[in-house]
Amino acid sequence: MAVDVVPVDLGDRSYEVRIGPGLIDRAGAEIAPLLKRRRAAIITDETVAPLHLARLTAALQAEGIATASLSLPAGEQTKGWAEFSRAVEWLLEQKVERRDIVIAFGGGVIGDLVGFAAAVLRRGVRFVQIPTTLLAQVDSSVGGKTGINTAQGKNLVGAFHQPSLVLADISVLETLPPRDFLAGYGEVVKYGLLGDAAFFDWLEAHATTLATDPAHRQYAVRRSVEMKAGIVSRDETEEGERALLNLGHTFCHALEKATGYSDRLLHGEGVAIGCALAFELSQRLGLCAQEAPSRVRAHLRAMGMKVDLADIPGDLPGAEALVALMGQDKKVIDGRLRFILARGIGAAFVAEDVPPDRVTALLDEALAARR
Ligand SMILES: O=C(O)C(=O)C[C@@H](O)[C@H](O)[C@H](O)COP(=O)(O)O
Repeated sequence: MAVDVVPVDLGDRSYEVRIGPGLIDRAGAEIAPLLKRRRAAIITDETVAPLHLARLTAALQAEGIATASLSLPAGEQTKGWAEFSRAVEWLLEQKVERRDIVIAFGGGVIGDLVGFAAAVLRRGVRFVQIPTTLLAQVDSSVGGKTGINTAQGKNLVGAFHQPSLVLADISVLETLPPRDFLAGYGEVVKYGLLGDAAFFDWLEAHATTLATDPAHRQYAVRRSVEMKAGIVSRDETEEGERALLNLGHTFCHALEKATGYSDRLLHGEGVAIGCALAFELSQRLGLCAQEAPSRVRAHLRAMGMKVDLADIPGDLPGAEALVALMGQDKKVIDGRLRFILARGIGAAFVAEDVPPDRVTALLDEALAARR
């Protein structure tokens, strides 16, 4: 299969997202033209390292690129101050200079954390994203949002720092555990729901073959990246349209905080639940017909995904506490919550004045279904 190339147009910070099979084994040749000296510092995690790190280092070394690597623990809890500081200190120990390249080799946690480390190291070094999960390939590796979680909430400290290149090797998705694949699928569906009804139709017709058909998988990744690249090129720092990429995330971030960034809820699972809630809220506010939330829920269920708060194991706080957690959302203006709602499938918009009591009522009902 040929490699798809999706440009992210940002003037002198433009870059390409290359999508196709076998890109890790060709990483040396892909990255070499970016290098000012033949060195690369790789940061990965303890799940990815035993599976793929030897292949990546061999591919780089075959082009005469010297490598050093650091493996951090896998999981969302890594995305905090402690491992961030460890990554930055390690990069300094490796004497990574401004003209060098850092490689973020892993899923969304590694991409966000390493991107942020690259953003602040010596006030900014270049980095390459080599995303190894579906979620990272279709979403977090593209667009330059980097950062970490803090005690106050998700992604609250970070920087916009664009990668110099993204290599999405779709072959690695073959070894992705089914739960992680489905979590990533939450972000794929998001693109259809927010702005491309025809893509959602296509997913309804083809999503069950994504796990088995590499051509379908590559198309789903490419279409998602095309949508994200277009939005980011028009609105890099989320002054307007980029907020649409946050569909489902206001609910998701509150739920992730409430579940302690633990295995109880993966980010992409929270996005899927959040999208279902956003469509339900849209219908209740009279913005879209019942058919839209029904289709969203039916499709997510057909894929075997979490859809309801009842699908999250363990205790959850009450509706008011969840709405309070949303107060740290970056879309809040003057203390007022803004949500991404929809007038139908593929027709999302930023809603400024959502009455908090309508959100509380929706969550109350969703929580009651757990009892
Ligand atoms: O790239 C964006 O813009 C997004 O909002 C994509 C999201 O899917 C992603 O999870 C992002 O990191 C969330 O951003 P945040 O600003 O709400 O923390």
